[in-house]
Amino acid sequence: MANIAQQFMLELTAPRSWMLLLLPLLLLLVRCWFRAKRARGIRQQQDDHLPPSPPALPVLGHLHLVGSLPHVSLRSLARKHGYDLMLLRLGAMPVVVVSSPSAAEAVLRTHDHVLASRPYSLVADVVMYGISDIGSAPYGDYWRRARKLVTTHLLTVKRVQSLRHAREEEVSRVIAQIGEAAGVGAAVDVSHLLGSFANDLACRAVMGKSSSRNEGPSKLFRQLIVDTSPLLGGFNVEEFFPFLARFGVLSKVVRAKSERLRRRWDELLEQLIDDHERQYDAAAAASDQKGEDDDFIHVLLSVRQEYSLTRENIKAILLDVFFAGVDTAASVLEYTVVELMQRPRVMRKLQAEVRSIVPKGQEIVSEADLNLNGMAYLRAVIKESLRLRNVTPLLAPHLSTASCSVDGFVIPAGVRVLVNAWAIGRDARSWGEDAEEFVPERFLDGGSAADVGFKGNDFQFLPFGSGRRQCPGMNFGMAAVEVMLANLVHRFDWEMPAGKEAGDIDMSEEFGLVVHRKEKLLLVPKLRG
Ligand code: HEM
Repeated sequence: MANIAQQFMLELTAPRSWMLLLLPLLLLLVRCWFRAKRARGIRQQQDDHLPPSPPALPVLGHLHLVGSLPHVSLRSLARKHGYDLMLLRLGAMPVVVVSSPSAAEAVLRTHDHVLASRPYSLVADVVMYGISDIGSAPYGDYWRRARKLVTTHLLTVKRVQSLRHAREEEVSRVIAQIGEAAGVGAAVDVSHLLGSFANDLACRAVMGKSSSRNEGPSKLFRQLIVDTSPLLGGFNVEEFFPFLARFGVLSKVVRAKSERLRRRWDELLEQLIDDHERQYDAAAAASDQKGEDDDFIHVLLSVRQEYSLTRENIKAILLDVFFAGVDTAASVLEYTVVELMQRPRVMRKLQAEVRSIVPKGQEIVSEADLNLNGMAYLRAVIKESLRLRNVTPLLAPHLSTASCSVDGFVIPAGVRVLVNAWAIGRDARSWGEDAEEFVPERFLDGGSAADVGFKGNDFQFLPFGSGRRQCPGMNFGMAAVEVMLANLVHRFDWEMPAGKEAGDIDMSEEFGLVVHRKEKLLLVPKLRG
């Protein structure tokens, strides 16, 4: 026995035995190494085709690089690394950021069909009746139906024109208020006036003159928009860090807040729809004609069967008018006024154009006045404002539903895509050395951007987006902005409050569904001499 053990030990210590034992181990190691190498190769190959990423931190990814004004920090990041298309990881959430016209064209035109969805939002799920509004609905049958409805019945050129008298009446109300302040030399809160104007106009379009004449619902709508927008435009931390969702604490808080808001919206909308239903039934009994100047609730009731709309769908579509159409128009107007205050030359030139078309003694500039005359400078001023002060700087987030290739890189399915339209609109590569200056002349005949329009065909200028998800309210919004701006500069000269210079106007802004200035704009109107 001892001999056998001795023999065994001898065999083990002999070099030949070691080789015999080590060989399978070595073979195993070599096989593992080859496998790991092949896996690394495949991963590397896939990574090579993903858009490039700046250096990231563990867990946070690039979250710490996105500040309170994401459009500004994302532009700095893209410029610093020279990435027109970049992949960021916000916590665990992959986001592709687009910062050039060619990449924007690939996203919004070439691959529009796979990049036209929206990411899920808990707040929209609750407030927008199970995401049955148009703005946040995922790409699919419901969205297609609802979108077709608004583009063929609610926001058509014809219907926008039919709201002309409503716009002129609302403008007259604002001008009368400013006139009173001018009479006593008082300053007016321009931000408040423009916000109320856009809101009252949306109320007129949605519920008609008789319901909106009563100030109650208008005020309630305004307050509700103010209360809901931060939640709708905000981020849910659990989306960045899915492990937090396991505890569900944050989503419970967000859900509870959203439900409280939804109850308030619901009460208001239910009452309006009930009133309209009664009127609608009475009108339908008398005649079955649909008028071009019907309000939106009437129109929705009249097509509800054709489009298989539930009552919840109707309420969600109405909410879109408020969330997408009020603060956008108000913020565009306010930024335009600020730019004009800071550039007296442009203000004087605009006033001269508007004043030249309106007969002396006529107090209000009508839309007919604007349409009869080209108003080239008015339109150039508004375009320049949409370019330099894009109020929806990252459009609305798009979501890829399949992988596609942009600029030679792969955007995988299920990734959020943000188009930095603000950065693209200020890029010297497209706009020249004065890209950061407010120069409306660039849009006039003979100017460097004379042929550039905002309808989604020029990818260096995307204030309303482009493609399937492009803003369907463009005509509605532009009509309101044009007539209000023309009237503001026609009737009044504007001055800063005593002791202030136009250069003192605080340009700090707040990011959300719509970007807006933080401080209210106080100006002193003077009746034109
Ligand atoms: C000057 C004012 C306006 C601006 C600058 C503006 C801008 C935009 C932008 C950038 C988008 C997102 C496009 C995208 O995701 O690619 C959008 C979407 C939308 N806008 Fe506007 N908008 C304005 C006025 C309006 C008005 C007045 C309405 C309705 C009355 C409206 C209704 C909508 C809707 C429903 C969507 C969602 C479209 C969809 O997801 O299919 N907008 N808008």
